Amino acid sequence: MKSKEGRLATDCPVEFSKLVSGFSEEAKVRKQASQGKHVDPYQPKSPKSRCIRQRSSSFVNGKCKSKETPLSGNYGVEDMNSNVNGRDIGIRNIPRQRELLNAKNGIQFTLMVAGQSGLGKTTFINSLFATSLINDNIKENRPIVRYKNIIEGNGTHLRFGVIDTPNFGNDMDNAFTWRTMVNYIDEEIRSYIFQEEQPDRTKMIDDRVHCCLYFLKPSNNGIDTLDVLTMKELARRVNLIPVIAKADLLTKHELNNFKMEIREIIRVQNISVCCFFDNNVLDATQNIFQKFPFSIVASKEYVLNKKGERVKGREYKWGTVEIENEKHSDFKILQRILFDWHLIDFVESTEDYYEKCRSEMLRTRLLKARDCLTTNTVEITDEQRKFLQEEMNFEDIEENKLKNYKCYEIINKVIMDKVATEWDPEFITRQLETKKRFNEISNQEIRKIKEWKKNLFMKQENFNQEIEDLNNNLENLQLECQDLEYKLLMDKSSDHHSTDSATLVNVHIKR
Ligand SMILES: Nc1nc2c(ncn2[C@@H]2O[C@H](COP(=O)(O)OP(=O)(O)OP(=O)(O)O)[C@@H](O)[C@H]2O)c(=O)[nH]1
Repeated sequence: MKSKEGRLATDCPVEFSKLVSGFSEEAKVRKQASQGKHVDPYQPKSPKSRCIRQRSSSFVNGKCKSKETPLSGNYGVEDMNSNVNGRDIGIRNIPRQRELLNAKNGIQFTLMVAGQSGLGKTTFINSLFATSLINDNIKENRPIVRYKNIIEGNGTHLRFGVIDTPNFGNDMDNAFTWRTMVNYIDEEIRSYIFQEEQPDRTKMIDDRVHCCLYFLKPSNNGIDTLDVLTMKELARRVNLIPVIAKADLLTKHELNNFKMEIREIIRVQNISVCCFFDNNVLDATQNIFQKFPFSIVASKEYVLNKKGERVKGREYKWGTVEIENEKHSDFKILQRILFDWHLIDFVESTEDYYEKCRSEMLRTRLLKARDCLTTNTVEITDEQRKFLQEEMNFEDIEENKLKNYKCYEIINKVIMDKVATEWDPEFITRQLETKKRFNEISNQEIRKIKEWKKNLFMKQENFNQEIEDLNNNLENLQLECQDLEYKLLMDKSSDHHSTDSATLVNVHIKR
């Protein structure tokens, strides 16, 4: 086994050849063939070894499924198969060629371990093989940490990527913590799509996540909303397998109840386990998945079991828990699901999902290019505008054939990354929240202004009223004055009988 730090020959796990059984069987055949021995790979000595080379899903719980395709049978084109120098050639040989090719190229498998902090994700990964894939002495502060390892065994190799999510759920506000993982999964798919468009595809980096183990806290009180929410989002994007972490902390009875509870929650919340597996695989693996959610115990330490054997486990006052003992934990089953029975299914089903994402993405890019004609969200040159207007048929995009590539060029990764940010649920929620807050504040201000205006109108009315009253008073006073003048005039005229009106007015003014 080789980790990213270098080869650790002494650590090479004996289990690996068993784990990647299909590959190792093939490697044996190749080795014998290179030594000049003729081996018919489809006439194996034991029925078990024959099944081993078939699709991983056919090997269920260590038993060979008889309904598998008869690899050594008559394919209806017998005369196209022949034997040259002791080696099979022809159509019958194609599956073997394919397997040889797979064995030669190895396989890329990326596993994400998610779940709240301290549930033993790192310990689990380090228990999988006989070496530490993750350095657990250094605690990372980043939300996503990627580890890459090459695991070699029997002439083939596994490029094993691990995505660790340390400190998950430790924030004060965990409403959108799940977004980091979801964004990572989406971004890896998006990035692979764009890498495929590069002229040199030899240096492509494939970090697409094939499986996600979601660690659940062992508890008697159900599961946290954060876990339900996160599993819901993850299950749409990746083959999700929920596992009960630290199962040794629950009694058998508690564990069974907790398993039933989780199954019910998952059913009600419509969370699919391994959502990309097709029905054939799920039918063939029913008996394994009946055990789900798998309860696991992980440990890096070796302890002595009852038989005095040195095994990985945990020692307690009440006894010893062996992590690979199926009576104590589902660790071994999970390990076989991941690296033996379903390794190929994880990779192939993710490939199918990737294809769907890819075609969806290309469609979106074409529609975005069409939108450039009506909106100004993307800047385009006059030449590009002319091309989109005159050359492209957006009603029937298939009709455009290779011309579509011009649109893909316009709507490049930078623009699609921006679109992804705009579709980000946190961004959308924060945007809605900001809009709501803005509306609240502006409504409050409008209410204040209206109140103020109303008060001003009332004040104005009061002033008007006061002015009117003053005017009335003035008028009344004027009338009174006129009356008084008149009276005075009348009095004077009656007193003196002969008074000049001008003199009288003069007298009145003087008084
Ligand atoms: N009882 C019990 N303890 C475990 C088990 N697996 C891990 N632990 C212990 O739990 C502690 C935390 O383990 P880690 O592997 O660091 O947990 P983690 O999920 O990687 O934690 P973060 O990196 O913070 O997310 C360590 O002390 C482990 O020894 C288990 O199956 N049972």
